[in-house]
Amino acid sequence: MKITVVGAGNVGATCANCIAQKDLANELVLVDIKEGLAEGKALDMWETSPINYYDTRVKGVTNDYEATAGSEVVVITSGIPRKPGMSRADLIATNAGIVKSVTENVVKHSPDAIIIIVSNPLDVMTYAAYLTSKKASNKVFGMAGVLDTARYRSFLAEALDVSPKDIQALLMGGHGDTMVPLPRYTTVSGIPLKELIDDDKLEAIIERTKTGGGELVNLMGTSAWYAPGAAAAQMVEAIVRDQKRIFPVCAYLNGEYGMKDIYLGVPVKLGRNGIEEIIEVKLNEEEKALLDNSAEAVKSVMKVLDEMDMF
Ligand SMILES: NC(=O)c1ccc[n+]([C@@H]2O[C@H](COP(=O)([O-])OP(=O)(O)OC[C@H]3O[C@@H](n4cnc5c(N)ncnc54)[C@H](O)[C@@H]3O)[C@@H](O)[C@H]2O)c1
Ligand SMILES: O=C(O)C[C@H](O)C(=O)O
Repeated sequence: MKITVVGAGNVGATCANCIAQKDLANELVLVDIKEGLAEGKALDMWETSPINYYDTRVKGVTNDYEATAGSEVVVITSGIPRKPGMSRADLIATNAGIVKSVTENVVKHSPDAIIIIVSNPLDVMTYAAYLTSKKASNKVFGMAGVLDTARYRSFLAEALDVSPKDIQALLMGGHGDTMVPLPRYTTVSGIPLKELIDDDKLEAIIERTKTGGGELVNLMGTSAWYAPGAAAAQMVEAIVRDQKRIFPVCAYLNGEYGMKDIYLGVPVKLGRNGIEEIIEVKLNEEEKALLDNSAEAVKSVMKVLDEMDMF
């Protein structure tokens, strides 16, 4: 098993470190355009192997895609992060070109790889990678829902004073402030959430989840990396271990949820073949309206991508 992570910045390095600590690969290649960065971080990571007890050989390279050849899973995190005052959509002008050129290099050297996009604006960058790669859509998808549900679950655990392990939740839609946490599909060890929390508290948690990325950007001056890196690594684990995990993933819709030709967060089964199934849960009128609204927000960013005329 060979895995590549492109982008050795905050998210890419954290993701690679999680993959190594889970011992998911024989070989893990970290790539960055910045001379020496990936080499340095990979070496530093490999020096933790005797402490963290893993065998995954971590190697870093500067823009050398031959070193990534034959990767089975590739995570793309390259691209600029936002600063306070910016929206994720503001990153499109820079990140579309980065995602396009990186995807071309990845596909050239690892034509069979499953590709997970992390770069923002997530739903549209995933669409850009899909168009560039010309691969089947079950092999090209994006990471957002695992992160967004983790935020939602962690806030709920804190509010209820229970273990985050016991919170199961679903969240759908685009990776932006219109995302749709779904309390009706949230339980605490099987107990419907609404039996345990009052409406005001829940509403505040939903709003905090929707702007969870921005909360961290305002605190740190750049965007988050621990939870995003861990979330992408959890998706890699589901694939390489063929776990058939059910995760919210940014997936290509071809009629599911009444939508076509759009990447949007929906629950899927993730295994060795990538997205093995898109699960269509029943949504009530209010939930479907929120999902449609989120899809409209993604479409408005897709329009910007269209106007760039690069794909
Ligand atoms: N999907 C999500 O939930 C999620 C979560 C967090 C961050 N992100 C996004 O992930 C991206 C990375 O965030 P970060 O905090 O790691 O940023 P960062 O600046 O720390 O790292 C980005 C890295 O990409 C590298 N890079 C730029 N162009 C490249 C290229 N052509 N080839 C290879 N490497 C290249 C840079 O040198 C840098 O090291 C951002 O777009 C951010 O918005 C998405
Ligand atoms: O908020 C961001 O810009 C980064 C990422 O999408 C996140 O949700 O942490």
